[in-house]
Amino acid sequence: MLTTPETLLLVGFMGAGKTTVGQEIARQHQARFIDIDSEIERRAGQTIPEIFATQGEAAFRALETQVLDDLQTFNGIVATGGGVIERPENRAILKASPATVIYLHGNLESTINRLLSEGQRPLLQEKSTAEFFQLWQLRDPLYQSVADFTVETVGKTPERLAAEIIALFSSHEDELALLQLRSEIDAFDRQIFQMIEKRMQVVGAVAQYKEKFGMATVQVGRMQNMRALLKYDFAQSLDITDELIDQIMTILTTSAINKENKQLKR
Ligand SMILES: Nc1ncnc2c1ncn2[C@@H]1O[C@H](COP(=O)(O)OP(=O)(O)OP(=O)(O)O)[C@@H](O)[C@H]1O
Ligand SMILES: O=C(O)C1=C[C@@H](O)[C@@H](O)[C@H](O)C1
Ligand SMILES: [Mg+2]
Repeated sequence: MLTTPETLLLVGFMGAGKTTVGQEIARQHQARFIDIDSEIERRAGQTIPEIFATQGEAAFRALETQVLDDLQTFNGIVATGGGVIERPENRAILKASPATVIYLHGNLESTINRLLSEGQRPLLQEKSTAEFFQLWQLRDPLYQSVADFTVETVGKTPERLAAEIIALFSSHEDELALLQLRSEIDAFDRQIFQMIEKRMQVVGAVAQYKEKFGMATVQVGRMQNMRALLKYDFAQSLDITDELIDQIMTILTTSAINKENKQLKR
């Protein structure tokens, strides 16, 4: 059994949800919470963008190492900053730490969307998308290297993620690997349903087109063609069989036809 650690440290890329999920774990688990970025701001008496602008990134990183080191014995949940992983001395602290380190893993698309709506991260403002992607690729293996567990975040709410992380601590050792794999599967399932939702939005636009040009809802040739193309593309796959394509396409096209008929009152 993994016992509840005195210190739980969340690592991950900026915007992965370390602060949000950390606060939620603390709420659900009735634990204390501290955010390294906020602690740096408190000690410096400046916001992070102000520290970057007036003292430079190197000064910010030095403060970050100091706070990280001080919090190794904090009794509760610690949210780190996204860049904590870059300094080798920070990685050494994290590896040697008695804390349990959890990597909140996401994808670049959802992260950028979240951060753009916030606009608070100096590095997002100064880097191009390509540079940001490079930073992502550089950091991902580094987070992995210090983490005791990786939790997939894409498509999951902070409440759900907090519950998943808390559940890790009431599990037996041999269940943990399974929980980690299930976390990945759950994230994929959510991505699949998010894609289906987007697909349905496009179906709605297709229905408008069909109405404008007086077309029938069901276009048999198009439906056959969609399946044939998918079967051709996945011909080498052992998992995506023709039968699976038929089953899934039947569900997708039936739901689409129902939506179009409802929308067009047919
Ligand atoms: N699981 C989630 N689903 C949807 N939105 C989320 C999720 N987690 C966080 N967010 C939103 O994404 C934004 C960034 O989250 P947060 O500040 O917690 O990230 P962070 O990992 O602490 O980033 P940083 O490294 O920059 O401190 C916030 O607006 C937050 O509300
Ligand atoms: O990813 C980063 O390098 C950063 C993430 C934030 O948490 C802040 O620590 C700061 O904006 C730098
Ligand atoms: Mg944060």
